Amino acid sequence: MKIGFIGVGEMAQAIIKGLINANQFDPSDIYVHSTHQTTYEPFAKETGVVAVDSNIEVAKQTDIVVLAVIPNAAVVVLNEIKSQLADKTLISIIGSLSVTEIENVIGTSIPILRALPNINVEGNVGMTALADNDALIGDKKAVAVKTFEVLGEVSWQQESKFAIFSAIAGSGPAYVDFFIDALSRAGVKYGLTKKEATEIAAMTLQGSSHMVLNSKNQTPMDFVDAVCSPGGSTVAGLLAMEEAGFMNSVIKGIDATVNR
Ligand SMILES: NC(=O)C1=CN([C@@H]2O[C@H](COP(=O)(O)OP(=O)(O)OC[C@H]3O[C@@H](n4cnc5c(N)ncnc54)[C@H](O)[C@@H]3O)[C@@H](O)[C@H]2O)C=CC1
Ligand SMILES: O=C(O)[C@@H]1CCC=N1
Repeated sequence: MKIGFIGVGEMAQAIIKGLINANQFDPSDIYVHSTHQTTYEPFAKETGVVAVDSNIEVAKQTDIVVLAVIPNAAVVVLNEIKSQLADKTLISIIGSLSVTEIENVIGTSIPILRALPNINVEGNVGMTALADNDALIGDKKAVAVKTFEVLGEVSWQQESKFAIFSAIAGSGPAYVDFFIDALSRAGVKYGLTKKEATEIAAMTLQGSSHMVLNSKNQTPMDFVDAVCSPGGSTVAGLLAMEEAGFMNSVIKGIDATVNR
């Protein structure tokens, strides 16, 4: 089974690294091409994947074709490769393109999986939304879905929910990492080194995520209450954050992401 990536940018590279980590595909069974040879050739050398000369060659040589280009190039590339897609599975990670839009460009009904992964797939701790068409069945479906299951968690979603999923989970790592950086910068302000402050902040986020995910009936706000000792330092900090508009700034950020 061979898998090919058209577009070898940040997201394709993260997926490929996660697939190799998980031994899901041998690097020699992963084919890549993009417009930027200066990016994909060093990446192919570093990881052992096979760099080929054109998008069409990726589609010809592989069983599963992953469309991972910038959104503006997606329709052009689909038109370019559509004659090579019979008997293949097409996986699209294009944020803004629905399964029906893809089918309309291709013109025939081939198995299609739409995936919205996040960058954390590189460490096999990703969160990926999935949707498919009726032609994706049997072994082809099992293999396509497994491709993302080995990269972390998957969540089947109606396509109408992809925009909000993308804002929280797809863009989310940028927002969470921004928060980690804000916490660690505050640590530096009070004398910690950036390295130790970053580790302390990231570990705290990991611990809180673990507690929320493993709690049977406690909400995040229950944990907030548990930390806020009466008359203590946490409630003072929380109220100062809210005075500066913490919750509102997060919601406004998600609004802007969804509306883009
Ligand atoms: N970066 C992320 O966290 C996520 C990205 N996505 C989606 O993944 C796709 C790629 O995003 P990134 O990797 O962040 O972008 P990127 O800019 O890092 O990579 C885009 C790649 O597409 C290639 N490309 C552009 N036009 C092409 C063409 N005509 N033929 C072949 N290759 C072409 C570029 O050379 C580059 O390798 C986007 O559609 C985005 O919506 C989805 C979820 C998360
Ligand atoms: O910023 C973007 O458009 C893509 C979609 C989700 C994450 N990155």
